[in-house]
Amino acid sequence: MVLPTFLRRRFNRLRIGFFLHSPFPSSEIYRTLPVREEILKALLNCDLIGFHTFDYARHFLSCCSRMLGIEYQSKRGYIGLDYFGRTVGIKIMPVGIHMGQLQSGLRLPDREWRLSELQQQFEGKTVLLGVDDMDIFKGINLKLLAFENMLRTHPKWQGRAVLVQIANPARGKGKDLETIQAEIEESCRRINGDFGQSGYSPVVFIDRDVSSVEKIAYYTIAECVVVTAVRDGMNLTPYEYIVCRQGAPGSESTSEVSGPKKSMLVVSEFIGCSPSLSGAIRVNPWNIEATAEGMNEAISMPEQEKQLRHEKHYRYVSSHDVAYWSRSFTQDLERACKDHFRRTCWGIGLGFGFRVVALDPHFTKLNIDSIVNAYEISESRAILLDYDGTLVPQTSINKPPSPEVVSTINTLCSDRRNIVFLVSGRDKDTLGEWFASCPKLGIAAEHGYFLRWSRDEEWQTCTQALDFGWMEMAKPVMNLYTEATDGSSIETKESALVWHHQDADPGFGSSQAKELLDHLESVLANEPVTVKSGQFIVEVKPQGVSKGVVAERILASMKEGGKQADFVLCIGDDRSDEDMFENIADIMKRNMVAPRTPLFACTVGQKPSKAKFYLDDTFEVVTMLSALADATEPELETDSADELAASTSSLDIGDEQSESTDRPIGGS
Ligand SMILES: O=P(O)(O)OC[C@H]1O[C@H](O[C@H]2O[C@H](CO)[C@@H](O)[C@H](O)[C@H]2O)[C@H](O)[C@@H](O)[C@@H]1O
Repeated sequence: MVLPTFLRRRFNRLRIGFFLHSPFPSSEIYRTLPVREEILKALLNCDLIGFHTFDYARHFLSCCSRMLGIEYQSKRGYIGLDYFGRTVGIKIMPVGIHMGQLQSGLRLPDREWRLSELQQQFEGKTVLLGVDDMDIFKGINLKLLAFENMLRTHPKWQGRAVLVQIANPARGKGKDLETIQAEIEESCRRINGDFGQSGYSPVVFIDRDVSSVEKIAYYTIAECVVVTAVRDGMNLTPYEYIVCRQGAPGSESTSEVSGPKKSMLVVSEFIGCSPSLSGAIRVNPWNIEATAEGMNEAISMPEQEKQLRHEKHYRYVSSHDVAYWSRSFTQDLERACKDHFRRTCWGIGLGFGFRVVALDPHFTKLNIDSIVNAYEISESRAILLDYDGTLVPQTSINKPPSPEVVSTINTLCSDRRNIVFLVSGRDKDTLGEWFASCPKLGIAAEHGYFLRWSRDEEWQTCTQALDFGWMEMAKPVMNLYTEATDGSSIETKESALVWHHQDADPGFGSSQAKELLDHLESVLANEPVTVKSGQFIVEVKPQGVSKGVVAERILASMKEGGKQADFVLCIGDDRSDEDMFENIADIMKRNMVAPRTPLFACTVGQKPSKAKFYLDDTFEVVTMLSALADATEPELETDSADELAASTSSLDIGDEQSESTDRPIGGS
């Protein structure tokens, strides 16, 4: 399950589909794993993840929500997880059997011979059949106990019903297995002792290797197949049984089930094939009485009803064979990749309505020596730093920057060749206060709605957003969700409203966030805003305000001010930073920076991203920045940001600048 991480790291544009053939446990069990996040994140490097049943997919989605805070969307029948700019598809499709293989077995003459022997052996008896591997999950002893119960509560079956249990030899060993084998032996002995008569053994236990041809013969004579596994990814025994009871097409004369075809199934509700077998009698195998009743109901059912159920199952099993499953998965994988590829090439994602740009073919760890080398030989550097999750851990309660961060930033700012900007979603007063001791640091607050080039400069506002009437509409909606969701709160910024649910119950908070997002989108449909979800937040902010826009503006200002960047470092961890990576990649193509400028777009944490590089955590980010600080030449100290702010004073960066009394970004 972690393989996709290694593949994606080496080959970013590889098509990766993953199908889980075993059950995905509920989040209550899954969350006990020490490496739970790593496995989930590794799977999210795939383009498509498949599960046999909706339950398994639901468990996976709920783990992603509870452990990674990622919510799924369902659009036009397709489920997708929006994970750092990519939509990872979720496919629910149970695997099928190989029809051709089984049908050629059904045509073998060898089988006819064994069949007549079995027909003779069980003449006048009603055969219930179990075919399982000998392991602790197959519930073989539960089946024996239920059969015993049926013989006792429905004595009409004594002397008539036989349970043939084929147990494929155990592949594992250990104490648990030995215990279960001893229990099985004891149950067989007791049932045959209590109910057996001369010429009648109610349980026929076969624990040797049974060839597939012989199994086909057993399937053919069985009135009912019983599967009581307590956990099983899919279990194809019922499918094989149905096909064998139908016989090989076109071989009516040799078909051993004379008259109308019929089959009956008693299946555990804990196995993957259960949801697709609507005509089966579904049981909780732990409930011995109910399973016994299920067996009795199955073999007592009117013949016509058995026939109708069989026909329904056969139609499904024969049309949903392994070839169908494989085609369907491959098609969906193609579609998911085409969507990613389309975004990769042209930067427009059609699938779930968001824009993404070039994914570099090689997603690699940012090498400190390489970035230091590039830094040392450059003359005009743009360093754009996100705050939460980049300079301080997302999980940190104490949010102000550490003295190490402040001092590193000050060293970087001291070189006149550097323009260093904090680009954050946080409000300007908090950031201004936290970085009060960094006089030359530029700050873009509230995703760039506010910007100042240095501490002693005035804050400039993005002139595009002037109408904030929408806040009166959004606030009451957010209030409703805050009242109903213990632990949630509203943050009112000057340009945006944020609903936080980090301190709410994770599951409830996420589902409320989803509801709120939809609610706000419909209430604010005609307003000049965007509604986005982020790390435990739902945020409403003005349209046209994004970290991508602000990054573009900073680089444009540098060019206009005669300091065209020849080194760009841009680092961040979340969705809002992906906008920055996207726009910067675009800027490079538009010659807004010097030719052959190295772009170090770097995300924090290994995950699909529009950034080419990653660092694992905030510690590595600070270490890398310290290495750049060490390579900084103090003799070149001067007020570069102030100079630039002055030199770009006439730069027009806001679309509606002329109508605004605000100073445009880049002006001084
Ligand atoms: O752009 P960033 O620097 O990454 O800032 C994004 C958001 O930061 C703040 O929210 C984050 O911290 C909160 C308090 O610890 C936490 O509850 C939330 O889950 C984090 O996303 C800020 O409050 C938001 O307005 C910013 O958008």
